[in-house]
This record gives sequence, C-alpha cells and structure tokens, in this order.
Amino acid sequence: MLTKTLEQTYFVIDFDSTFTKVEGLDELAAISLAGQKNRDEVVGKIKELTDRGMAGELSFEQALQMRIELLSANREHVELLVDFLRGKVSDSFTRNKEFISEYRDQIYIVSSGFREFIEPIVTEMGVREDHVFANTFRFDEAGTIIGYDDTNVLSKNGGKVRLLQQLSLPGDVYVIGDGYTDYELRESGLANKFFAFTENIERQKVIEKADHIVTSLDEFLYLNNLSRSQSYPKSKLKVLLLENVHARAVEMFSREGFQVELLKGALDEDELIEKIKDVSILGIRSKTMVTKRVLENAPRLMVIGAFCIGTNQIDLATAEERGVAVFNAPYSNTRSVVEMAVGEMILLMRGIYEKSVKLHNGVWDKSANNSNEVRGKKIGMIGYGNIGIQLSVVAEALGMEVLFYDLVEKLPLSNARQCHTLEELLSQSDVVTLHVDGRKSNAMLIGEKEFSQMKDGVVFLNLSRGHVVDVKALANAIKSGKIRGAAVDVFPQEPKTNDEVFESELRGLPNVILTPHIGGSTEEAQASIGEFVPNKLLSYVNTGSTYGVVNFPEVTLPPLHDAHRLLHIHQNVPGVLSKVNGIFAKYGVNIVGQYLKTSEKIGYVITDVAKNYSKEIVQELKEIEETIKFRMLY
Ligand SMILES: NC(=O)c1ccc[n+]([C@@H]2O[C@H](COP(=O)([O-])OP(=O)(O)OC[C@H]3O[C@@H](n4cnc5c(N)ncnc54)[C@H](O)[C@@H]3O)[C@@H](O)[C@H]2O)c1
Ligand SMILES: O=C(O)CC[C@@H](O)C(=O)O
Repeated sequence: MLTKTLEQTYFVIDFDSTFTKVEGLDELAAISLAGQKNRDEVVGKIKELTDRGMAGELSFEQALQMRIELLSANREHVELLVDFLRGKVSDSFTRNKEFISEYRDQIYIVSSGFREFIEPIVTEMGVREDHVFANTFRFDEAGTIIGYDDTNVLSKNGGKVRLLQQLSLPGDVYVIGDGYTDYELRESGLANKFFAFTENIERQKVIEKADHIVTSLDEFLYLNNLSRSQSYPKSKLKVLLLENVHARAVEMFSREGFQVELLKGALDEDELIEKIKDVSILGIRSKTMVTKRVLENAPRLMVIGAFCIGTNQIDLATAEERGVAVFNAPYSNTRSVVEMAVGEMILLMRGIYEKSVKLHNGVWDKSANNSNEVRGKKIGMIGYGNIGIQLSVVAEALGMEVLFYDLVEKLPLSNARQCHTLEELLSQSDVVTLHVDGRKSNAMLIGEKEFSQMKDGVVFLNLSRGHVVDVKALANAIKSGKIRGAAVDVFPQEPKTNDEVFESELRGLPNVILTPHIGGSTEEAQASIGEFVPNKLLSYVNTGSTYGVVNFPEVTLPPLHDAHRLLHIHQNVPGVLSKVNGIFAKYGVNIVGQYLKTSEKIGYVITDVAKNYSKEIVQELKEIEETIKFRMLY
C-alpha cells in the first residue's frame, strides 16, 4: 500500500483563509454593507484588523472586538455569507473530500471565526459537527449582530491554546493554518507540528515559525503519506508560460493547483536554461527556441505546449528521446491566418496599401493603373495543409482559380488543381502564397531562382515561416518590379519582445505590407489556443493520454477506476516490456489494464494496477536500464 493511516494523529485545521479561501468576517462586512457609500472604507478597516491580528501584530481580543464594532450585519447577511462561502472552499480541500471523510474522527476545526458560518460549510464537507470549535455571535431580537459570546475561550487572547488544552487530544496533533494563532498551538507544546498553509495567503511571520510550509492540502497529505486525490501534489510542480499566452491558460493551470509563472516575452537559450531547471510544464509560442541544450537542462520537464501551430522552434527529436511530450494547437488560428492572407492579397492587387501610404503623405494618386480584382485570377498555394486548404475554399468563393503544390498527394477541394512541380505553380500564378510547415529542409525554399520563375507583377505572401524565403532575393524582386506587392508576416530573425527593434532589408520598400508575426494573433484564436493546449497538457499530466501529440507514441486511455496507473517511458529496444511485466509477476501485482505504443525511438507502456501492490515495484521499474521517465497517477 502506498498510503498509511495515522491512527494516533489529530488534525487541527483553521477555517478562514485555510479551509476557505477568504476571511469570513471580512466578507460578512462586504455583504452587509453592499450598496452603501462607506462600504470600501469599513471593509478596508476590518481587513486591516484581521491581517494585524493574524500576523500577531495586534492582540487577538483587541482585533476581534474592534472588528465586531465596525460590523453592521444581521442573520440574513450571515445566510448570504454561507452561500458565498460554499463557492470559496479552498480548491485543495474540495479535491480531498475523501481525506476528510476518512479521518473525520480525527479532524477538528478550531477557529476564531464564527460557528454560524463555519459549521454549515465544514459539515457539508464531512467534518463532524461536534468537532467544530468557533466563536458565536450575539443577536438582538431583530436579528442584528450586537456582539459575541465573550465567555467562549476562543474569543480570548491565546484562545486556541486554551481550547486545545481543554480538548486534551490523546495523540499527536498536527495543526494546519495560515495565522499566528495557529502557530501558537505549536509554540505552547500542545501540537507536535505546525504546517503553515499558503494556498490562499502567505504571512511571513507565520511561515518563519512553521515546521513545514504547505502550499495546498495535497502537499500536506503527500508529506504525511496520507491518501489523497493527487499522487504528487501539483502545487509542487511548476508551469512556465512564455510569450504572453492567453490568460485562460494561467487560469486553467492555477485552478488545478500548479505554481504558474507567466512571462510576456520569449527567453533566449541561456535565460531559458536558467529558468527551466525545476519546470515540469512549459508553454511557448513561436519565438522560444527549445534546443537540445535547453532540454538537457530540464530534468523535471514532462511536457511542452506550443500555443500555436508551428513546432519547428522545438527540438522534437531530443524531446522525444528524453521522454518529453510535445502538443500544439493545429487548428485554433487557421482561420485567422486565412482571413489575413485574403485581406492582404486584395489590398496588394488593388495597390491600396501603397495608395494609403501616399495619401498619408499628402499625395492624391487616383488611378486604375495596376489595380485589379482578384476574381478570375490564379492563386498558387505552396503547401496545401490546414491553412492552404481553408484558404483555397475562401479564394474559390471570391472567384479565384486555385493551384497548389504540396510534397504529398492531396485531395483537391472543389476545383483546386495540384501542380506536379513548384515551377508549374510559380509560372502560372497571379498570387503566390506560402503555407508550408517550418521543417528545416524548407529553409530558403523560395530564392532567386524561384522568384525568376514567377509571372511578372505577381503578388507574393509569406505567412508561414521566415526561414522559408531568401529575404535578400525577395527584396531584389520587389525593387526590380518583378513582384508588384508583397505581404510578409514572418522573418528569419524576429524580435523576442515588443521592446526590441525589428531589422530587415524589407523595411521601407514600396507596396510591402510588413506585420509582426500576427497571422494567428486574433482574440478568437488566442482564446481558443489558450484553452485547447492546456486541455491537452492537463490530459497528459492527469491521465497519461497523448491524443494529438506531435512527437510521441499516441495513446488514448480510459479513465482510471479504482486502480493506480504506472506510466513507463523507455528506449524502444527489444525486451523492455518483458522486464516491466517480469517485475509485476515477481510481486504478484494484479494488472487491471495495460497499453503499449511505440515509436521508432521510444516505448510508452501504461499499466493500471490494483491498489494493493508492493511499493518495491516502483523503484524496480525506475531502475530498468532503458527507463527514460516513470511516473504514477491515482
Ligand atoms: N503567421 C502566423 O501567425 C501563422 C499562424 C499559423 C500557422 N503559421 C504557419 O503556417 C504554416 C502552415 O500551417 P498549416 O497549419 O497549414 O500546416 P500543415 O502542416 O497543416 O500544412 C503544411 C503543408 O505544407 C506541405 N509542405 C511542407 N513542405 C513543403 C514543401 N517544401 N513544398 C510543398 N509543400 C510542403 C506539407 O506537406 C503540408 O501539407 C506553418 O509553417 C505554420 O507554422 C503561421
Ligand atoms: O503565435 C505565435 O507566436 C505563432 C503563430 C503561428 O506562427 C503558428 O505557428 O501558429
């Protein structure tokens, strides 16, 4: 068994900012003063008193008295508060309801808050009613709070200590809380350990005194080897998100309990190496280069999310060899790129961009010269993947004839026609648009020779990847008039952040639309990516499933039922599966389900086992010579 029961241990848990995310009295003040002018001022004063009391700067009794005097609440407000608190139970407590029911005889809620709002919340979560110790309000006949029961020990200085003395629990006492009064239980010698709980608030003076700092209940349960919903506490795992990925991603990882850091820009190799040492999940967009060196310095890295389509910025082969799965968002911004390409193509065919620049400079250039409709023209797409295909549908709707060239045989949609050579496409197209992927071999795919094969006066678009085009040759083709107009969104060297200057030979050329790699940068696309990619990453982290992965054996796994899941990533050489199963056989492990998928380089075997297995198997599985990574889920 991987969990033990601490039969002789009692868990004394604080309520405000520990069991729930908020301070009950502060919230009661806010509710009772809703709509009143002085609300913010009074609530602010109450909060300040709460903080000073919790941090030990003010005697508890003083703080309580002053707060109750400021309050003007009644029974109805308390009921509203209870409803509000139901949605404010700390996430890690909600996740571990099972722990509360399993240990209900050993769990005590000891709070200087008020029973009227604490008891309904904690008993709904499984705590025994007679194990709730808190203050109580005094109400007048109209139901208004007029004070509190000052004979209750918890209303006094050192109240929690006195209460625990009275309880005289017959075993070890572990205290979990965020306030100084919780630490005082440890200081008094009545508690064996004090765990400073920082999921909701971190109080320096309290942290300094703690035996352990736990950022979630999961971490407390993990430290004490108690049964829990997360095999390894997510609050100990770091998620690093770069390049200002959408806020939705931050929200999704935070809600699951991870430590999340979001940076606006990309990092260079050395900066990333420094940062990635303790990172388990990395999220990037197109500018962060995840090189071999970066991966070699990322011992805890499990998974990378490319919050975009392209994955050429990641050394996929090394990631695979090191057991790091990579996911992307293959469709979330496709439409945004297509719309931009269509818009640019029309602007360039009409010379609108150039005319607009002239007019900004006071030049009125009304003429139809070099201004054409796109209807009836040929658009040539190099790369007929997701973007190419969608663009072909829209272009046909505009009355264009679609030609495409792709490395592989593709089903042409509608009237689109596949060209057998690149030259065949270049020599016929009025608009040439690039939609190839960013593989290395596509470097300089379009250079001097290819420009010379294009029709005179062609419109040229690159919204794929910068290295695919020889920029010098493009600049020459524009200057010579071969190209009548170009739109370029991607460049071989792109600034890492908005603060860096953009350098390029294309700057200042006429009828050239330059955009800062924003083909996929619409609110719609970013919001969609911001949800799509975290879902993939969380599914991998939580279930081991690799559906939609870019560089890994792909498996879709059933949900885990009454079993533990062992995930073993190994070098794909003959005999590893028999070694894995040999260990299960040796310890008589009851296998509930097993799934294996391999790629050329690695094998990924997932085994669901009945929970009563011997702990030794974990070490033995890790020690198999070919093991790359091992983890467990339950
Ligand atoms: N500008 C932006 O903001 C932006 C946004 C999204 C995607 N992109 C880029 O657009 C490109 C296309 O995206 P997608 O989703 O359509 O990719 P995709 O993988 O679905 O399609 C790429 C297609 O190009 C073909 N191809 C590759 N190399 C080729 C070559 N040398 N000659 C001919 N065909 C070749 C492939 O066979 C494939 O059909 C990618 O480079 C992607 O990174 C840019
Ligand atoms: O958002 C980005 O940084 C990249 C967008 C695009 O190039 C992609 O690959 O999806």
